[in-house]
Amino acid sequence: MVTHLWEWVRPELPWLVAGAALAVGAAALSVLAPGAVGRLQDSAASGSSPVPALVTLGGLVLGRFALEYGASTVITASCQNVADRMRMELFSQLLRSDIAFFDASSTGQLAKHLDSDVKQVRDAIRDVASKGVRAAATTVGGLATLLWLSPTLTGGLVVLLAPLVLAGNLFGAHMRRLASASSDASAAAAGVASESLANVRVVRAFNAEPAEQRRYGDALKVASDRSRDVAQAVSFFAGGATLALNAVTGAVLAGGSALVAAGAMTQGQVGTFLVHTLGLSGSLEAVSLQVNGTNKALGAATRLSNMLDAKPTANAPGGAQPGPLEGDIEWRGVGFAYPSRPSAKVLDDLSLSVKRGSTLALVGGSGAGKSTAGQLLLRFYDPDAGAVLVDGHDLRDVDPRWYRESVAVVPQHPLLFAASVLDNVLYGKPDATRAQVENALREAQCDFVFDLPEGLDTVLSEGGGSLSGGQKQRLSLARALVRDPRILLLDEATAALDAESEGKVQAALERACQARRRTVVVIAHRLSTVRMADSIAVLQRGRVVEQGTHAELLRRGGAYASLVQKQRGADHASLE
Ligand SMILES: Nc1ncnc2c1ncn2[C@@H]1O[C@H](COP(=O)(O)OP(=O)(O)OP(=O)(O)O)[C@@H](O)[C@H]1O
Repeated sequence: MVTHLWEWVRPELPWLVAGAALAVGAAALSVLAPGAVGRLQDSAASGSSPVPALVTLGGLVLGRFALEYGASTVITASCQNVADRMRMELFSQLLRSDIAFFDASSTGQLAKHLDSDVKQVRDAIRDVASKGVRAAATTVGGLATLLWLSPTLTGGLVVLLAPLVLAGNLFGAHMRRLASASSDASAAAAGVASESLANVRVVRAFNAEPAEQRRYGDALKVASDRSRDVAQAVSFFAGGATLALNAVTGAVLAGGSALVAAGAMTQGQVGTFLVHTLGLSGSLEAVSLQVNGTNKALGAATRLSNMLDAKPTANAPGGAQPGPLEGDIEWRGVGFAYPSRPSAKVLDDLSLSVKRGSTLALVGGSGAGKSTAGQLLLRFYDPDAGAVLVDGHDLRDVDPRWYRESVAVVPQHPLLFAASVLDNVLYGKPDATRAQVENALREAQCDFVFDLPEGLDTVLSEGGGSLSGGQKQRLSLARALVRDPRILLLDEATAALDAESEGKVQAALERACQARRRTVVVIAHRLSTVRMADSIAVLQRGRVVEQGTHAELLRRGGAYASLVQKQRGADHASLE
């Protein structure tokens, strides 16, 4: 953790030190100011000119303002740079993380780390460099001045202040607990609101508005109760602090008057002492707040460092780049369980191969492991036993970036970005020309885009919401085709579509499979989509139980034939 913290802070260190020096300068001036006030008082008492003391006081006040302004500007800018550096490093680390990492963490939590944990560390660095340094300097300077003015009065003050500081600290810890509960409760209420709004269609369809209002109302009530607890504690603290301050002022005045009467101090010195005393209680409180804030930030920094230390394995950069990919694929004795459920074996000695330029269909019941075999082909995970090979190379030995350059996937749920049609397709190959994009769109049967109001420049709404399911799917195919991949993985690409859209997408897929010598792996639920495949493999409990062409497998009358039978029955029943 310390290493990461040091790396984030190091480039800004000169600026932070400069800012802290300005803050110490401001603190020194604030320690000197009460002395000038005392001299002003003494000059009034002795009838001498107040001008020199006034000029000194004015200079000190203006100087302190300038130094504080400079310190705050320099430190805030440096801390923002530190936060930006942390966010960029964390974000790129997250993007490179293994897919298994995302199985184990919610994206909401990760976004929270990127936002609030980084903010906490940034604010702590800023506060330590400015307020912390200043408060420490003021405390030391203030105590030294008090001792110099009157060691007797200072001794009495320390005896009086010690229990007050202790009580303040204990109550401060209690207030921080309340504040953290209050921030959790308001985050929970915000979570309820954002979930309801994101799912507004389901809410509307199920007439669930009153239930959602109640849910939000309940969460809000908890949040406002917690926030009231905080407000009450703050008021109590403020009242208690005023009381304590009055007691200290009274004690200093009483002790000071006794010392003036005894001729040990002047009236002005007592005034100076009193101002320093008030400043000292403020800076002591600030120091204790800094210690607590820093502890919280160290917790956040540890969480962030742990994220950075989780090194990817299935996506680790480096490895061989053995010339252009040809597209021979083999799953050789593959055994695999998801890291989040290590006891559930999903693939069990899966052995299967596809020759370059041919089409393999993976079929089988739900949960048989078809998509998992595809995820291993994309090297989202590494197998626990056996190997996945391309052109005879174990995927673990090749550079994942080099490999993915030649692979494309059309997922079951097409994910489009809130960007133009052109940019959505260019996502597949950022350096493609407009003509290449148009070809890919035609190949994927996306002629509808040319009729959109602004053609390829039409901006889609988030998730491609303005298009039909089939249109989104074909656009997603165009994005894959623009790469001209050697290996194309179609993961249930037509599963979510109605018959008409499915027909269009299917036609586009068939063209895409036949065109060029491309290896295609089709994962399919609907068997109508796999008849044309060169080979069909039926998976059951993570292993191949049958393989052959559509006609061969039908003749055999085994698992495939019964799947076809079942689906015909289901289709028939749904038509009746
Ligand atoms: N990310 C994951 N973490 C843990 N288990 C998973 C994960 N993804 C899938 N599984 C489990 O692995 C098994 C195989 O899932 P897979 O998606 O490969 O099956 P499938 O044959 O594609 O099924 P379907 O046709 O229903 O999509 C299932 O039991 C599933 O619950």
